[in-house]
Amino acid sequence: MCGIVGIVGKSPVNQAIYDGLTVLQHRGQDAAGIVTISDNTFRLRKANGLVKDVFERRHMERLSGNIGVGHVRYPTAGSSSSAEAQPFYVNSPFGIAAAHNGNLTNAQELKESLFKEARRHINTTSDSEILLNVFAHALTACTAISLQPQDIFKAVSETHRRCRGAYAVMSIIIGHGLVAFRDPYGIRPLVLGRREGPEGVEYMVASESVALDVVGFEFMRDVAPGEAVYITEEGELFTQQCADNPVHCPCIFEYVYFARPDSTMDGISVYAARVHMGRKLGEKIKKEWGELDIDVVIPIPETSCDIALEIAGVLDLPYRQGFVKNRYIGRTFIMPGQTIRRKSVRRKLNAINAEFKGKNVLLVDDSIVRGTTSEQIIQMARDAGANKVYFASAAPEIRFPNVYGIDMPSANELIAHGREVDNICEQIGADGLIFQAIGDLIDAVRQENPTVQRFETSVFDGDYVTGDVDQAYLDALDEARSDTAKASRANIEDPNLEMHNEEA
Ligand SMILES: O=P(O)(O)OC[C@H]1O[C@H](OP(=O)(O)OP(=O)(O)O)[C@H](O)[C@@H]1O
Ligand SMILES: NC(=O)CC[C@H](N)C(=O)O
Ligand SMILES: [Mg+2]
Repeated sequence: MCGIVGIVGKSPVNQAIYDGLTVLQHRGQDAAGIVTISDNTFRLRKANGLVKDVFERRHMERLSGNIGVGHVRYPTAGSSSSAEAQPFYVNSPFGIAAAHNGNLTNAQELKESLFKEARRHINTTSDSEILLNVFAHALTACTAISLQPQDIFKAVSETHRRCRGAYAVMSIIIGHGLVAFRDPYGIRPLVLGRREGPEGVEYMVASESVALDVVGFEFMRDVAPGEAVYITEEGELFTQQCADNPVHCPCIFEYVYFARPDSTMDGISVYAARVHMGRKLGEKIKKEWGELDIDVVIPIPETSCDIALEIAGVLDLPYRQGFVKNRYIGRTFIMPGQTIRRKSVRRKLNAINAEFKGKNVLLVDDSIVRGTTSEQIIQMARDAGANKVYFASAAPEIRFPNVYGIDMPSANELIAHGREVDNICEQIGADGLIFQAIGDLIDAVRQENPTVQRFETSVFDGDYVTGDVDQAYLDALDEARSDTAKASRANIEDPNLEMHNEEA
């Protein structure tokens, strides 16, 4: 997942974009970037690392201008090179920079057609550079010296016609303004906010509402699936539905794991959705494990805390924070390789022995993906003196790769792939294991917004909403992006010359 932020303000936006990115850091820890427009020129700083490390004072001073876009990256395509950090830039037409959250499923085909039809060269292996070029090429259809809102909306429609997969996009065009749009399924989130200042109205678009909150913008609404928002440099807002057949299918994993609990996306409070997940799972545990001798419910920090508290309530058991999280270690699941993920769990979480000694504990996590966390944490609970260790997952078994912006490219790396519950339980070393039922997960999330007809649930059921993902695609993805493939490539790949950037 990645996080994106864009602002059209009446005064410099660099600090506000930076602040917005810091609260979207949980969506991507690999790289960060900001681009602004000042004196009809792009100012860009992007590099690998966390927001606090990428932007030094000297960079911030140079990111001048009242309009800009920022990005935090969690790679799902291409490489982890700093040359693939975002935003990307193309010089024609007008000069466009863009940031993308999501993943294209027809990137290769687009790359070839861009070359054949438009002689456009893609210099990296990033799907986001391709997406930007598709949009830029679509804009060239308008030959006027200045674009009208309708020209921009036409280009977004054309982008929708060509691109498959998931994309929430934010771009700024020199001499024009900011254009944000969401794929016709609305797989990735995008919210719009406004702020009334002494010099007029300012607008902000972001992946999650928490970014609006911290920067002091008021939430207006979600950008609709397929819709485009155009805010001119002068601050005039235009919006239009640009997809022929938008179908709202937000990614359910945003609510399980990715998004911050204090965000509301697509009319759904992430916190409330997690509480409902806890209630549903608590009821399932009560029904199926009624006779079980559990003494205490313990969350695996951080994402599962709200879920575990609700489960404890349903089961009428004490809730204890038996693990302490090292706040200086980031999220482990979105780290780039299995070795670093494995090491980080132990560095990140430590047990309080008194909460485990001689007790039968129920550990709760939001999800079990590769099993990296659960396997180690169960051992830690035993080492801390637990008698029996039961485990509950607020998401169902994850058995299928993700192709829409979550880096789960290989079914073979998923612990639930080809395994039933008993077998997974054995693998992670638990005395009992229970998963949320898919129907209960959907009900828990939909409870907050019953108008959502369908969620993107492919990691649980293998049903890919865009309809273009077949076994051959998944095999190619596995071959290109599995942990083994990434590790072997790391030894032979030269780092890109990073033509975008000044010296560090
Ligand atoms: O089965 P796995 O492959 O280990 O993946 C699942 C785990 O990874 C995530 O935690 P993470 O540490 O990323 O973030 P958190 O602190 O927000 O829970 C998630 O919350 C689970 O704990
Ligand atoms: N997680 C994402 O949204 C990734 C965006 C894009 N596919 C990249 O790899 O940079
Ligand atoms: Mg976790």
